[in-house]
Amino acid sequence: MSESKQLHSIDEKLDKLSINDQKDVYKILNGVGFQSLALPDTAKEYAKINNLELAGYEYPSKVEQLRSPRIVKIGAFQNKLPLKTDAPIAQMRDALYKLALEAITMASLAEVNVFCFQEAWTMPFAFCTREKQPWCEYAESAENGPTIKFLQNLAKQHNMVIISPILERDETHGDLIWNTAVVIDNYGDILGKHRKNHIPRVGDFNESTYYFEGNTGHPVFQTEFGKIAINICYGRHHPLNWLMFGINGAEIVFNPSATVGELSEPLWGIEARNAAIANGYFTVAINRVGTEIFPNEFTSGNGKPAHKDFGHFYGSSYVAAPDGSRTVGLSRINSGLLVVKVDLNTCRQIKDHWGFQMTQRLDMYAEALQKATNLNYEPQLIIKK
Ligand SMILES: NC(=O)NCCC(=O)O
Repeated sequence: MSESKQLHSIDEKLDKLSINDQKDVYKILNGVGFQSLALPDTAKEYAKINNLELAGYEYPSKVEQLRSPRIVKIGAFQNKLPLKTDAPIAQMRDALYKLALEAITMASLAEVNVFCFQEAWTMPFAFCTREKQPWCEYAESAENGPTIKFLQNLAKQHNMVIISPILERDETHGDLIWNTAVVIDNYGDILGKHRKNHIPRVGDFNESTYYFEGNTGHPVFQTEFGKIAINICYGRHHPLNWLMFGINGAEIVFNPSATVGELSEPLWGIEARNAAIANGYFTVAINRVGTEIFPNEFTSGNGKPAHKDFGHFYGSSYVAAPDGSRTVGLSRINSGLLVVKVDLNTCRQIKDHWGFQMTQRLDMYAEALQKATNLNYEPQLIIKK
């Protein structure tokens, strides 16, 4: 389907309902937690001038007697490629940096504290092609590559934690490539990095041609704006991946992604939301936007003709709260910023309410899983005699 014929968003369709019906439908679909957040006029004007979408929501906090509120504004940025996929690498980077500068300036005007880009935001999502050149040239050092240097200045300037998912080149260890999210703190220092744990082998997501499963475990980064973690794209299909970030104390888990409609759209609204419920933290699902067309044809191993496009990356970025409420998503077609104000005290309040952590029986599952990974494991299957 051509870009111009793509559905803008489900919410645009729901807007056609009467106000009363809309209220009832949204309550059932999205839960009652989030309300819309008034954003500064300067941010709204900046968005308009730069042709970017901007939406704001807040999860109203409950005041506690002993702890002060810990209010944090989350910024999630989704975007289309500004140039064609085969633009020279330096030009593509410059165009993406210009867009990133606009996004971060807008986020700063909206008083965002923690900002995250989509997966591999510095490049076309070229892994469908299985071609090594020129795409591997986009890989760069997580410690001193051009993107990190560029963002360190911005993080410091805007007092903002920035999460930058890039294609990492580990120049110290064999020039290996990884799919990595770098966390830069609000002083411009690199707090650390996380490498994608689960690599897709589905559809045109031929990422295993380029990099291995990550080796950084499930780090949670303590920042001035809460304990944050990153579960990169395909990791969202793995409940144990989400679980470990929760066990390590995350209060916000970002899910920078690149995924297309035909493959995953019905799953999109469920997985990050379910993770927020099960693990008692906020989740931030961010997806790429647009259709990326590559110079050479590739096949999808499904008997269908070779083609040059990956399908439609459907955006629809959203935030979910530990009570299962979620924000309305950004559109399926535009680049834009979602700003969400939360009180991190909510995590403990909802854990106390539901008791999922208290009842989760980790020891029982640890023992069962240990047995299940044994080659001679016999499934606990009961058969009528
Ligand atoms: N980038 C990536 O891991 N995509 C896989 C497809 C999906 O998980 O929906």
